[in-house]
Amino acid sequence: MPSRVPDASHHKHLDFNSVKELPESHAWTSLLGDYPSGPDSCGVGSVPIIDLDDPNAQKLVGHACSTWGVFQVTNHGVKNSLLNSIEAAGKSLFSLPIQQKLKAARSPDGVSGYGVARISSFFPKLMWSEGFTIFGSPLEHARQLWPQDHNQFCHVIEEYEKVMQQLAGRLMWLMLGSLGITKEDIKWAGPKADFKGASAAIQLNSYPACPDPDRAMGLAAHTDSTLLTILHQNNTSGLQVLREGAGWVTVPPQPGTLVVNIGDLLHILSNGLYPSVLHRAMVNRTQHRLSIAYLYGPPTNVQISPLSKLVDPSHPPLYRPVTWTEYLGTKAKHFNKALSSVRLCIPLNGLVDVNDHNRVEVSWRQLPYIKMM
Ligand SMILES: C=C1C[C@]23C[C@@]1(O)CC[C@H]2[C@@]12CCC[C@@](C)(C(=O)O1)[C@H]2[C@@H]3C(=O)O
Ligand SMILES: O=C(O)CCC(=O)C(=O)O
Ligand SMILES: [Fe+2]
Repeated sequence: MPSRVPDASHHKHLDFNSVKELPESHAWTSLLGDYPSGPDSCGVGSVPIIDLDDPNAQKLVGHACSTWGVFQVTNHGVKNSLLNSIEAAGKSLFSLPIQQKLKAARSPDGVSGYGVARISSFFPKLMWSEGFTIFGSPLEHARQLWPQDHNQFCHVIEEYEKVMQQLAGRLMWLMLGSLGITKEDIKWAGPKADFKGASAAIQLNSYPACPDPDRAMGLAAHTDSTLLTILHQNNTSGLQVLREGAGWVTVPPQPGTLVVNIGDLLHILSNGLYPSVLHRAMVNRTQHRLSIAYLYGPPTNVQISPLSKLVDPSHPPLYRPVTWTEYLGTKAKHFNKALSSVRLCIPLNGLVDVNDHNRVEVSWRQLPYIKMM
């Protein structure tokens, strides 16, 4: 029997270190049935890698956003030493005894803290991972985790947030600039257009080595609710993105390279020109995988809607205005149908959001746009 944590209210929490066999609760039967597995190197290409010092970076970013919804960046200005430090902070957290980690457990209606993937409730099986979310100050939880010495952890998180905020702002302008959007078009970017009022969460993800990786799921397929997400993964692969017509494509870790993916709010802001990408994390038989996601969004109460420059009579707004706070609530309720739930009309080609399994089929094609009820 796998060793579950004795506290009944935390029945979902597994002590991964003591498990020798995949428990039924974590055995996913139809892992490969959802979409075909991508032929990683057979014609579909791989996720673009963009050098941010390249004079063509804006164009390359725009192309990657409209075709893949994800890309990797080099020369991003984040020091390797900081990436190593945040990785070490994550390792130190997840290697604490489970009872200690549970002292910083995420409360049922809370955002921050330790716990299983919050999307678990949408699936019949549990995921082979544990996570720690930081939204706001990590101080209280860090004190519970390391009563003697929480400063080191808090210091690294603070530094990481500062550096990532800058990089996220820079990426936003590369992405938006490529659509012809200028600083005057986004008032909430602030007087210096540096997105200082933006909000963000840090998600530390741990995927322990798994005795039966072909039947386990690290983090099930989802899109992020963000404008964009910047991901650092350790040297173990596991991240896959869904590419139309190609299936799941692995994003191999490259030292010092960060993965950037489009989230649902940028999908909305760009009126569907930059699609949020469906992605998931697989697990490994022998190696522990760690990833750190910087989930970047607008100020929580700003209404996000398709930018007026991207709207005209033949390109009506595809989504209604929504704040990040409201959208996170919608996501928590409707998960992968959240984007469709704020949709106003369906485009000519009949294709709606890629992550919506209830998508409307091509018989609706005759009309240029169909208003949703
Ligand atoms: C700001 C947030 C985005 C997120 C929910 C959260 O409140 C904090 C964690 C984020 C995360 C990370 C893993 C995947 C995801 C879908 C999840 O369940 O928690 C995202 C959420 C999101 O982007 O919707
Ligand atoms: O671990 C990964 O590679 C993906 C993590 C992720 O998708 C997330 O935290 O939103
Ligand atoms: Fe994600």
